[in-house]
Amino acid sequence: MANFLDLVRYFRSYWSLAIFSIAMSSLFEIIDLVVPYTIGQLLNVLSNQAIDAPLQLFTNQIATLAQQPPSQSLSVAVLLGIIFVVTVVRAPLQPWLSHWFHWDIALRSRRDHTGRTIAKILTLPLEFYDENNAGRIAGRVARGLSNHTWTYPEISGQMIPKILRVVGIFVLILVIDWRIAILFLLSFVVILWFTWKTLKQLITKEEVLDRYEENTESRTSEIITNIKTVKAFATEAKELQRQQERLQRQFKIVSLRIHKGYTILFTWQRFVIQTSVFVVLALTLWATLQGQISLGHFITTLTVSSMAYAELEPISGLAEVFARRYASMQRLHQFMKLPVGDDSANLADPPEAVRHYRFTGKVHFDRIYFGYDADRPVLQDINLLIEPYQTVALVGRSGSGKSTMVKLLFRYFDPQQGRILIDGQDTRSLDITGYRRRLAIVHQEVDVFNGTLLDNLKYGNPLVTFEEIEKACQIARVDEFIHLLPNGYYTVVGERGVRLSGGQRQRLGIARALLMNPDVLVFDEATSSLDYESERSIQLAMRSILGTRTTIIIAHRLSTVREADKIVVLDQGRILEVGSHEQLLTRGGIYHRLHTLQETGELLA
Ligand SMILES: Nc1ncnc2c1ncn2[C@@H]1O[C@H](COP(=O)(O)OP(=O)(O)OP(=O)(O)O)[C@@H](O)[C@H]1O
Repeated sequence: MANFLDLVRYFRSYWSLAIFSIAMSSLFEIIDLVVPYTIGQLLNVLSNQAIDAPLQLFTNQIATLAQQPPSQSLSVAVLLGIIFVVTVVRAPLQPWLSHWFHWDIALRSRRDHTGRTIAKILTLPLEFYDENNAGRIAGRVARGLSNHTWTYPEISGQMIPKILRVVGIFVLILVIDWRIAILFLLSFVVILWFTWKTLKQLITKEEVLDRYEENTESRTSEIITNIKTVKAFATEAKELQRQQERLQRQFKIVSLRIHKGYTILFTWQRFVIQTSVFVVLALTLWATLQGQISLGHFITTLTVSSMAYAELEPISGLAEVFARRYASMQRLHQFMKLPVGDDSANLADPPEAVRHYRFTGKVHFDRIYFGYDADRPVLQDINLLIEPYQTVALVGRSGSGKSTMVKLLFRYFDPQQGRILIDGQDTRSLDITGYRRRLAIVHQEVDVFNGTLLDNLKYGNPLVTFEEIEKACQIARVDEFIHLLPNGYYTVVGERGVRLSGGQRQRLGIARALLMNPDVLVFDEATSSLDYESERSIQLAMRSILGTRTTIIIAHRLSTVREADKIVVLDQGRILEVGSHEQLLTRGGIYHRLHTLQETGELLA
């Protein structure tokens, strides 16, 4: 659980600058008190009463320096001079010595921490993304970062200096009359204690609200991602209604619990403040009438205590804003404390630090047991040896564990029992980045990044030559549609560019994988989006790469796996049959049955 110290540590890289700027802001706030004090002394001068001893000493020194006798007009000039220095002279200095640094620190910290959140996103385990969608994560990170940014200048530039100013006022009143000072202190303690107590309760409610907001954002993001399904099923009204119910629930928390809490807090604060102001007025008046304090001190006490009480409202306003943001800031810290995945790449290392491997491509799944939840096995007793340059096809019913085997090979997850060896080395002992660079995969859904077709082709390997790109594009039949694109290789595809069809995306994915020149190449339903003709042409083209490296093909359509050296039939997480197409057909087992079903045009269940 993140705590208040985490919030402070967020700015720790700039602590010396922070202390300096907070000290400057506080100094400026306290210097302000010189004005009412000096005006009180001016009143004393004008009404022929004595001014305070230190000030009298100072005026006398000025008189000696100016070689003039002490006089009323000299005292007025000295007091005016003091007011000039603390108001006019300090005015242009204040923004540069305080305000500028507060924002500078806030913005620098935002830059640093945004980088850290991106690093976190890149290193979290895949399971995290199974449970949290993009909207939820992006919302949490963005709210946490921007709330830190806005809060810092308010706390360092306003709240702390204002609190110190109130302390300064207390000291000033204490010097004038200790009884008034005690009353002043008591009223402040009551107000601050009550504010603190209420805000603590409100922070808990804000946390609940923050969680509700994340849920709403998460659903909105899902609606955007799945908009085609929403429209196709005509569920727009239902989605809207569901979101409105969520918004209503949020509103109830905000309005009935949080907003009401703040209003009760302000009611109390106002009442205590007004009562205190009145009592201070009565007490000060009484002390003046009794001749215990001068007219100047009467004015000073009244002015500075009103200044202090006037500060209470902005201070509690800032505390309220802080409380409202606290929950989201805490949630960002919780996010940052999530453990990185075992498979996370080392982002801090320079590229040269990545180990370079070269494998023959001998892959051994050695007695693997695995389940996403430990009590629900997905793969059991998987023993499979893939020789270098072999082509192995994984087939089996949907959910039989084919993709999971590949996920283990890529070390997105580690098996609970057993190990995966590549060229005899346990994959867990290898540098994850260097190891993965020797593998390549074409997924069922090929991700296309916003950029040109060329950028997307070079995504995994920016150093490839144009000739290599052209060759890969020929093999993957990307060349067949490039000339249809307005700017060929330089056409912007993805988010803001030309849309690619499912088949075109898959061909791009195949070419991109080939350009990695991997030792093990995996096709996960890679030709599923292609029409029969395109699929056939890719199969023919791929013949030229089969045998040049270890290739694993996951396929539902058995027509795509005929040419594999070895076909592995999985069922409910276990390997049932292994052999070539002909061997398995003659065996008359499950493969034979699946094959017959497909030959007769029936879908694989
Ligand atoms: N991230 C996950 N978390 C929990 N369970 C999962 C996860 N991914 C897959 N599963 C479960 O693991 C089992 C095997 O899934 P897998 O994707 O490996 O099957 P598959 O044979 O590749 O299926 P398909 O041919 O439909 O892609 C399924 O029961 C599935 O529900």
